[in-house]
Amino acid sequence: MVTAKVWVLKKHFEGFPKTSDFDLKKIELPNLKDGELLLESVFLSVDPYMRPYSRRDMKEGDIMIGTQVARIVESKNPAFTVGAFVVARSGWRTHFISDGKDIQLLPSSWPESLPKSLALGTVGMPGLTAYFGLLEVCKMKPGETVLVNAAAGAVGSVVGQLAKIGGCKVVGCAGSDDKVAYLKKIGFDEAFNYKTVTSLDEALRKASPDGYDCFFDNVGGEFASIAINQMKKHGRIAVCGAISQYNDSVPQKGPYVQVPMIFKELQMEGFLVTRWNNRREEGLKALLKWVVEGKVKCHEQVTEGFENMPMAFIGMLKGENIGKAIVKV
Ligand SMILES: NC(=O)C1=CN([C@@H]2O[C@H](COP(=O)(O)OP(=O)(O)OC[C@H]3O[C@@H](n4cnc5c(N)ncnc54)[C@H](OP(=O)(O)O)[C@@H]3O)[C@@H](O)[C@H]2O)C=CC1
Ligand SMILES: CCCCC/C=C\CC(=O)/C=C/C=C/C=C/[C@@H](O)CCCC(=O)O
Repeated sequence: MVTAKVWVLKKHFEGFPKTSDFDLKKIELPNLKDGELLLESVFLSVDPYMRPYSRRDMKEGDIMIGTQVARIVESKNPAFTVGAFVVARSGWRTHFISDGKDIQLLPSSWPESLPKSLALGTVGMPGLTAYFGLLEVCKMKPGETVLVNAAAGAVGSVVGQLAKIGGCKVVGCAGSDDKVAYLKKIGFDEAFNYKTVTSLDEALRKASPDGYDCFFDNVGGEFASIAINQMKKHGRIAVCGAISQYNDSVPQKGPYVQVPMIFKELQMEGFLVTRWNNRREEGLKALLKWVVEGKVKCHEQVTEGFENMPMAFIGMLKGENIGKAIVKV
């Protein structure tokens, strides 16, 4: 029998999650049945969606939702061999059993030298979010100007680099000077610390006096309300996330955006990356190619130890990560 460690949601979050909202438990896993696999998590992802989704999808006592890169340690399924690595959506667990239907093998072209944890970030869901959000929602064109917030994060850092590959001028903002330095290192044309500028409006105007064709919004809230006024005519806004609101106990009352929407004839579209699940292979193939070619740089914020998952999650929500926040078991 294998003992799995799991993190359960002890208490629904009120405001920012606290370590006391989680409980670490042990589960004895049964022996495998024919067709089943036993897997051990190697890397686990902590993502912003877990905050709003926990309230929507979970009840207290449930195992925290999430994804991982896992290694097959025992197999009674001829389609999967021991030692292979997969991406799974089994939540915050050290070990779990699968019937093979809810896991995806890492691409066969995955270079041995490339960290497999990237399958949770740049060459995974966040990377796909950037890829499809830019191509299918922003519909960026060469020569345009792209704005992205939370730009040093898992999604934002890929948005900026893909926009550069697409021949655009890229402006990014992030919440620390170290993050701003990172943005310039990976090729952003302009970057600033939104926490220290005296005026966000002025900082955005200085970065791009002519305004923005595309706005890839990861943050929402006041930032979005200010940025929308600097969109060019017929600009496009990809509403990817609203992390400025996820931890609010009382919903923010945002200023209205209808006026610029109308007079600038803007397109503003919310999206979920799962919309393109049927094109996942296309996106992963393109992202992996750009990473291998060095055209897309990757950075990971690695927290060591399964016991530190709550801290890694809370740290990511508080902006402590540059690049993709992951936990190494
Ligand atoms: N629609 C979809 O399908 C998907 C949407 N998303 C969304 O994309 C966004 C980015 O996700 P991801 O790249 O994984 O996360 P990140 O790696 O960017 O980490 C979250 C970052 O958000 C920033 N942040 C946190 N709180 C605030 C705040 N109050 N105001 C402004 N910025 C804040 C912090 O960076 P900083 O230092 O810059 O403040 C923090 O590092 C999230 O909103 C997420 O929900 C992600 C994946 C799929
Ligand atoms: C204040 C409300 C905010 C609503 C928008 C919330 C989050 C947007 C976002 O981050 C969406 C992320 C979607 C991620 C999808 C991931 C899947 O690959 C796996 C999700 C886990 C699972 O379904 O088991």
